[in-house]
Amino acid sequence: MKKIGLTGGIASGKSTISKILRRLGAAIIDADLEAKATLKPETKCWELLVKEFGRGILKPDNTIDRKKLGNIVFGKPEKLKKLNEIVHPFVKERIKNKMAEIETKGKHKAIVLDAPLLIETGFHNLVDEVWVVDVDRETQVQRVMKRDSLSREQAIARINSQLPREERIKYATAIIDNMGTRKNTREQIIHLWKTKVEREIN
Ligand SMILES: CC(C)(COP(=O)(O)OP(=O)(O)OC[C@H]1O[C@@H](n2cnc3c(N)ncnc32)[C@H](O)[C@@H]1O)[C@@H](O)C(=O)NCCC(=O)NCCS
Ligand SMILES: Nc1ncnc2c1ncn2[C@@H]1O[C@H](COP(=O)(O)OP(=O)(O)OP(=O)(O)O)[C@@H](O)[C@H]1O
Repeated sequence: MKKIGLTGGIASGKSTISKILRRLGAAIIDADLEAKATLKPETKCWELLVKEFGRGILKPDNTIDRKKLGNIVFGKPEKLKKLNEIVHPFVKERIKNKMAEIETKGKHKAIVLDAPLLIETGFHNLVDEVWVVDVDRETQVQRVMKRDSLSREQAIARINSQLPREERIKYATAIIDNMGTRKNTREQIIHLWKTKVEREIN
């Protein structure tokens, strides 16, 4: 079963594209969701985070206040590095288990790993293909601000916490231009699916 890493910076359009790929027959693993699951109260990862960042990151019900933690780490490379070192090994374990499960079931045509930090985390070593969703910086800033209700400054802090566009593209086995209409993007995905997934199955 072909494994595709789908990456791109924040708000580049990965979730939108994952939905299209799901309809075409792919199983989707969403790294953001897996990361959220590792943060659940009383898990090993949760314990390590509380130890590192203090109980101030907790809500009264002991769940991690994601907004607070985000404000602590984005824009501060040392703190972000600490967070990544704690969370990513747990996320990787979950992803590997999910991949194995999907392969065993054998119901899908491909596995798509939707991961904003595919390259930064080294998760690209878990997949056969790297599809990069590409948007220019201003489009990205505008989409982050709108979707996440963030200020321009907050949006830029997040974008700058990730690999620069030109670096990410170096790893691509396919580039998806998501600066145009949704229809245009869908056509690119269908073409990639036909040439890179179905051609191999048939
Ligand atoms: C810092 C946290 C609590 C902020 O939570 P919040 O709900 O505001 O954001 P959310 O998780 O929905 O992420 C939104 C986007 O931010 C970007 N982002 C998230 N984590 C990181 C990171 N460590 N470095 C750079 N960008 C990141 C991604 O593009 C992501 O799609 C959260 O992002 C987190 O736990 N991050 C660490 C886990 C991680 O690296 N996840 C990315 C997938 S491996
Ligand atoms: N071609 C497009 N034209 C206009 N808006 C788009 C297009 N593609 C996606 N969007 C919008 O841009 C925003 C970001 O898209 P999406 O949530 O799919 O990105 P993402 O890469 O999954 O983001 P993240 O990893 O940060 O969660 C959404 O509000 C989405 O509706």
